[in-house]
This record gives sequence, C-alpha cells and structure tokens, in this order.
Amino acid sequence: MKRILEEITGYQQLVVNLKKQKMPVEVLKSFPEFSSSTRSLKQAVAGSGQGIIAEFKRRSPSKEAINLKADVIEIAQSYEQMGAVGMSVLTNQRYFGGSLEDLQLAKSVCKLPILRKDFMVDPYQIYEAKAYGADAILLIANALPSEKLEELAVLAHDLGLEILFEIHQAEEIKKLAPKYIDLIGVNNRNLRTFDVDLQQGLDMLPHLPSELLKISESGIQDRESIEKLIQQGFNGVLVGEFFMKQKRSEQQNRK
Ligand SMILES: O=P(O)(O)OC[C@@H](O)[C@@H](O)c1c[nH]c2ccccc12
Repeated sequence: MKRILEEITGYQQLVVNLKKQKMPVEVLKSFPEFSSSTRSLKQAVAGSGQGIIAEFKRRSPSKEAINLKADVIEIAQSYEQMGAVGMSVLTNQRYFGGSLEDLQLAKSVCKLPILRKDFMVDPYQIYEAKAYGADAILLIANALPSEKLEELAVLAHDLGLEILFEIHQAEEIKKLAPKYIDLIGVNNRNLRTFDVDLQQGLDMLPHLPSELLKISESGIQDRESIEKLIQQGFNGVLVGEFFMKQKRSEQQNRK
C-alpha cells in the first residue's frame, strides 16, 4: 500500500478531475442540507465529560478490511444510542471504502454532529461536505501548506462548518491560526509509517494551547485507554476500528 501523504499531490489532481465530471457548485448549493443549520461538534465535546467521536469506516490503508459489509444507518443509530457525542464518516472510497452517500445517510438517521473525514485539498470538497450534511471537516496540518489550510478553513467557516485540525507533532499547531481551529485532533498514528503511539500524543498535551479542545485520535483499542486519555487531559477521543470491529462481531453473532 502506498503512503497516503505522498499521494496527496496525486489526490489533488484526482479531485480536480472529478470536479469536472461532477455537479457544479451551484447545484451543490441547491441541496437542502446546504441551507440547513449545523450541529456543533465543538459544543457536543465541550459539554460532555468524555467526548467520544465514533467513526464509520469499512476498511483502512493500514488494515485493509475492517467491516466491509457495515451498514451506515444501523451503525449511526447504534453510535447515538451508545452515547457518542459525534460521528466521523470516512467519505474516501479508495482507501476507506466510504462515500458521500454514507455521510448523507448518517446525518439523516441520527442527531449527532457529523464530521466528514477525508483528505481535504480543494474548496470543492468543502462545498460537497456541506451539501451532503457534514457539520465539521478535517484539515490535516501535515498535508498542505499554511496558505492552503487557511483558504479551506475560511471557506469552511463561511459555510458554517467546524474544523477539526489534525496534527501529529506539537509544532504543527502553528500552521493554522487558532481562530480557525474548533477542535485539535492529535493523531496517534503516523500517516507515513502507520505506527501508533498513544503516549506520544499524551506527551504533546502540555505543548498545545490550553484553551482549545483536544481530541486523541487513532489506535484506541479499549475502554482503559479511553479513560486514561481523558483523565490525562484530552477532552475527547476519536475511535474507529475498535468500534467497527465490535459491530462486525455483533452482526456475525446475529446470523
Ligand atoms: O480506526 P482508528 O485507529 O480508531 O482511527 C480512527 C481515526 O483516527 C483515523 O481513521 C484517522 C485519523 N486521521 C485520519 C485522516 C484521514 C483518514 C483517517 C484518519
């Protein structure tokens, strides 16, 4: 599997090409969700003791298959029942087996704020996110130059979308002005090597602005880790594979 970050330049070209085949921004603007108000992920995390953002992903570049037959409707509803404060939906087909339709469905069957999890490289994707019902988008510090991050952040905020700004090293926080950051996502997974280290994320906490909400992302495989991360200062966690595998065994047990 090729390394994701190295592919982002190629990915940028892919989005530009797709855009040509896809609907114009004017059409996206006519989607009902485009003019509806957003649900705040930031407030949901701030208002909860341990803000669990539960992620929907069928596969991943580091693990391949996770839960290929997963049904987004069923999972969105069960995440809500389980007490998650938000849901993250992978819309990337190539690496994660997701789609914008998954996002749209998730939004329509639960009341949770929804994060569009994808590699955002072009303003078109921000319009798309809004049109398909996202309440927040992901921006990865390491993936783009500061000017591009700011351009995407300005547009996202103009459209009423919140921003989860993902970093893997403390100094990356400087790549985007704090006014654009609704939530900081500390990714425990190195996107180049796929190595996961929860302690590295914990060690970053003292170096991050105290007034911003912090989410620990990736590689969280049990309840104890969630508790530890929250106790030590994270405001929330983002968990994908662990929950998706639980759902897969529930599905299998029912058969
Ligand atoms: O499945 P995990 O290990 O719990 O990880 C979830 C989430 O953090 C991960 O999917 C992720 C973190 N940053 C990303 C950037 C793009 C795509 C996916 C991701």
